Amino acid sequence: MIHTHALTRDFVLGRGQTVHAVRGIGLHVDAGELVAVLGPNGAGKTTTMRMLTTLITPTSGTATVAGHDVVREPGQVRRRIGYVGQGNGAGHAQRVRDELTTQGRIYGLDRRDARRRADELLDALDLGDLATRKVSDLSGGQRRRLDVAMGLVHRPPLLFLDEPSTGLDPQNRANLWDHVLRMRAAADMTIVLTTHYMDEADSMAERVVIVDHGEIIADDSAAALKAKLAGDRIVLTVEGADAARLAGLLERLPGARDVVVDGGRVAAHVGNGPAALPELLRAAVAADVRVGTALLHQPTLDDVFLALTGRSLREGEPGGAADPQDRKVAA
Ligand SMILES: Nc1ncnc2c1ncn2[C@@H]1O[C@H](COP(=O)(O)OP(=O)(O)OP(=O)(O)O)[C@@H](O)[C@H]1O
Repeated sequence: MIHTHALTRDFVLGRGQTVHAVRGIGLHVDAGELVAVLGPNGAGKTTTMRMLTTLITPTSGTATVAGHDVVREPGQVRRRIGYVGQGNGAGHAQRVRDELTTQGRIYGLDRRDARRRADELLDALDLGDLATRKVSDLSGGQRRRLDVAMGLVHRPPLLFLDEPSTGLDPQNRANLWDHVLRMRAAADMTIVLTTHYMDEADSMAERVVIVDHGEIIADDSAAALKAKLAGDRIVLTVEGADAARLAGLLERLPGARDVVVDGGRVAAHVGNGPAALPELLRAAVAADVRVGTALLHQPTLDDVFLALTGRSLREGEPGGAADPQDRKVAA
């Protein structure tokens, strides 16, 4: 459904400055996949999506989307994709049903089909009661659902969502996802989304593509990324003299590595935390080692990003997301 090769986009800022926003991305998405593109501010997620949706042209490299080249056949690509950008696409003064009907007309439906499609989408996205409301009177969550409906009017097999849930509260985020996943199942759609929310990428997407400084630095299922790059970690406290013995027991667990003893605190990475922890506690009881507390830390995608880059994906934290400015170089 999507194939890119060495896809690159530079922005020339003047005064001899160029931003290398996307640096040679190779991305392959099969039909039916739900892929989340995750990365810090300025990583190049939106620029990549804007190239794939034909809104901007690549500086170099190639991209085929839904079977058509984004530069040579942008019209063919547009017919086959839906795009929900970061800003709200709907006009403020329009009424909700009219806005959807107009969108259908723009995509070539006759008046009757456009109305029918608008009603289908109002129903599917729970907007039926709001059909005659002005777009400007909708709440943030309702607006976002309307944006998604607008992107789906022409039944695209491939939907791009650029930060669909940014700014929504947790309940509205969950509600939006509920609708998107239902629409996906009903229409067998391929979905590519960008997000800042690690938990969202983790729970919704079957595949997570991590982008940093305009490059793909990891591409796999969230579970595989966490297992490969971060791993479960067990932390225990114990009576001081028993720490070395407990460390010895920890070392025998499957996949145990990085065993660290610090006073009465013993920590290690293990292969399968939920199975390893009870096994360790049983071994400790058998060896008469008195464990005070036991903690199992299962990694998040932030731990994966930290392992890959030495930085946190969370914004505003010390050592947090990269400053996008650091990619500016003299031309
Ligand atoms: N039109 C533009 N002109 C100049 N620089 C741009 C332009 N669009 C994007 N950039 C720069 O390209 C880099 C990548 O931006 P992009 O919007 O793709 O990042 P992003 O990963 O989507 O970030 P965010 O999560 O903040 O939306 C940034 O340094 C940004 O400032």
